[in-house]
Amino acid sequence: MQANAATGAPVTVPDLRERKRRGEKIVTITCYDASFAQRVDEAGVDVVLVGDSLGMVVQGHSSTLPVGVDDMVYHTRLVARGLRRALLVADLPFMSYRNADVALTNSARLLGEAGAAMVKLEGAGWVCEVIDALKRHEVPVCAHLGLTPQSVHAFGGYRVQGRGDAAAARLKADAKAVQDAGADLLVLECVPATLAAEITRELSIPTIGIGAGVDCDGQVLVLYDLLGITVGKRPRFVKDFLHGRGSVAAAIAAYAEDVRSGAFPTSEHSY
Ligand SMILES: Nc1nc(=O)c2c([nH]1)NC[C@@H]1CN(c3ccc(C(=O)N[C@@H](CCC(=O)O)C(=O)O)cc3)CN21
Ligand SMILES: CC(C)C(=O)C(=O)O
Ligand SMILES: [Mg+2]
Repeated sequence: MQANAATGAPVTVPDLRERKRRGEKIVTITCYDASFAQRVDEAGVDVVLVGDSLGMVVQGHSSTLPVGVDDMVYHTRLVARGLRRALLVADLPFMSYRNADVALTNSARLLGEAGAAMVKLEGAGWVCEVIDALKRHEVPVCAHLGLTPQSVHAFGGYRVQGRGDAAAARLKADAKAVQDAGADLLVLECVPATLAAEITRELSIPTIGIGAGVDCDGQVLVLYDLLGITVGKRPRFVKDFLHGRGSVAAAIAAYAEDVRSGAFPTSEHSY
């Protein structure tokens, strides 16, 4: 049994560490509005992420870069109204954490005005100083490494990261650095499954994978992808959980169950 699943008590940051220790998977879904938030919460999903992916799936942009802090505050408020139990995480959008002061100002809005319990930001290196500043001001932080979509222009496209010995070693060092800086959680996106498994083993904080194999401590998918309405080319890690099922609620429940049992992702959804 998952902690709090029976009682309906809210999921906390310490609960997530406890899940890792017990080997219980952390089920995460992105969400952008109150109605879906209610369905996701009722399915017993642990973490709800208001992702800057909303720039693509809600706003129709071709990257996450046009998303602003006002957009994130707005959607986070909508989602917060639909949740009772899940932990609410909000992405800090492109350039909104370019230094510690700006990150503190924008995180204050996401936690104070919008109701998030944690912020997420992409990268390591200089980002570690920002993580440290947020932590010193009691803001829980989720780090995000691997394919960090805000770096799409620097990467030259949405490509798997951490392939090859040098890149793998860099990613491992980055993962340790964000943990040491104070991150509470780490999203690993589009990295080889073997590398994500090693990082997961070496870190004390939980890892949440998307295209990072089944051995992460949890999984995340974009809500619209698991409902089968991906626009354009479908990335390898996406599975349509609505296919063959009669309702949105059933699709979300099936995703949660398959993450908890380790049935999702398979090697077919991994790199
Ligand atoms: N609907 C949606 N789902 C997402 O997961 C998502 C978004 N939008 N928008 C923001 C980012 C962008 N993401 C992406 C987008 C494309 C690939 C992709 O096409 N990956 C290739 C990898 C090819 C390779 O390097 O081998 C793939 O075929 O899976 C991956 C992640 C993840 N995020
Ligand atoms: C895919 C997840 C990890 C994300 O950052 C987003 O939805 O913006
Ligand atoms: Mg994001």
